[in-house]
Amino acid sequence: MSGFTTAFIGAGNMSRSIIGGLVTSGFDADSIRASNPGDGPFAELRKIGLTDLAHSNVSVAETADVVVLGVKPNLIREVCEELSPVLGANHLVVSVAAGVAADSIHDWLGAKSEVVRCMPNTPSQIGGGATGLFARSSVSAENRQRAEDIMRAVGIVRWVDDESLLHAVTAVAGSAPAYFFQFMEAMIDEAQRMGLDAESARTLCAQTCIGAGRMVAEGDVEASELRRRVCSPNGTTERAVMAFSTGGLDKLVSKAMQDCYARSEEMGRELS
Ligand SMILES: NC(=O)C1=CN([C@@H]2O[C@H](COP(=O)(O)OP(=O)(O)OC[C@H]3O[C@@H](n4cnc5c(N)ncnc54)[C@H](OP(=O)(O)O)[C@@H]3O)[C@@H](O)[C@H]2O)C=CC1
Ligand SMILES: O=C(O)[C@@H]1CCC=N1
Repeated sequence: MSGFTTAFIGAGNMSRSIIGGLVTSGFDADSIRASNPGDGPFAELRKIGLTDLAHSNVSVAETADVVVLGVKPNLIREVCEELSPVLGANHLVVSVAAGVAADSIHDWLGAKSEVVRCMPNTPSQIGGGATGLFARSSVSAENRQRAEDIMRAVGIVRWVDDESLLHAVTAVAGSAPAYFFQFMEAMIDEAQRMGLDAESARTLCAQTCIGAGRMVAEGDVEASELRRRVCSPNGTTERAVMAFSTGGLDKLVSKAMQDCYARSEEMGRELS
């Protein structure tokens, strides 16, 4: 139960991940609605109990307390201008769009509604999300809490008080599930080339990823020390880790994250 109603504008990957996480965490499916131009995503949403699904953005947004903008960044302006006549000071608008500045969203909405920007990630779908949140200074404590309630229901949250830090959140969390998926794809492929069947390769790799992630998240030992503890002198891990080091893994990770950050800034300049 949330005590407020939430409308998702655009029922794509990110919206469905958050909605799935909300329902699993106990939010009443009747308090959640969604709009989308095509029917495609509606079957999945109906399966988890949503009934208020529409093609009209205005119809789902106008009577909701919280409106989540879940469309692609290049459509945020168009959607804000469409919703502007029906949204007022009593609405909280939460944007998940990469790059698009909170002030621009506020202006496109007619400078009435309160705006929170967040950068979530798709593990929200299973309650494993990691979200950065930024509120414009005019956002009330109640609305900050509502935005946090939504995102906390699907994972962990961190507020940032400088909006530009959302570029860094994008590089380390929003986009980052894809880095781990890419790493896992390579590991699973190689394990099969080494002779393991596909199911074993996938399960062993995924469980190792979960276990390692939990050790960093739940313990008080730094990742570097945890890595050292796996590396026996002249043992197997040392060889593997040496291959990563000589191959320039640190620099590559740094370059990938810098490129991600730069693209987020660039989208902000293009779209805000
Ligand atoms: N995917 C991710 O991991 C993350 C995404 N984000 C942000 O989430 C937002 C959505 O991304 P993502 O979910 O990946 O994209 P998707 O393309 O999966 O979802 C966008 C959805 O919006 C719908 N849509 C298109 N036009 C409109 C419109 N005028 N009104 C309402 N809905 C519309 C699309 O429908 P149709 O397909 O029928 O056109 C689609 O279902 C982006 O702004 C992105 O920056 C943030 C963090 C992580
Ligand atoms: O790739 C993107 O632009 C979006 C934002 C963060 C994750 N996916």
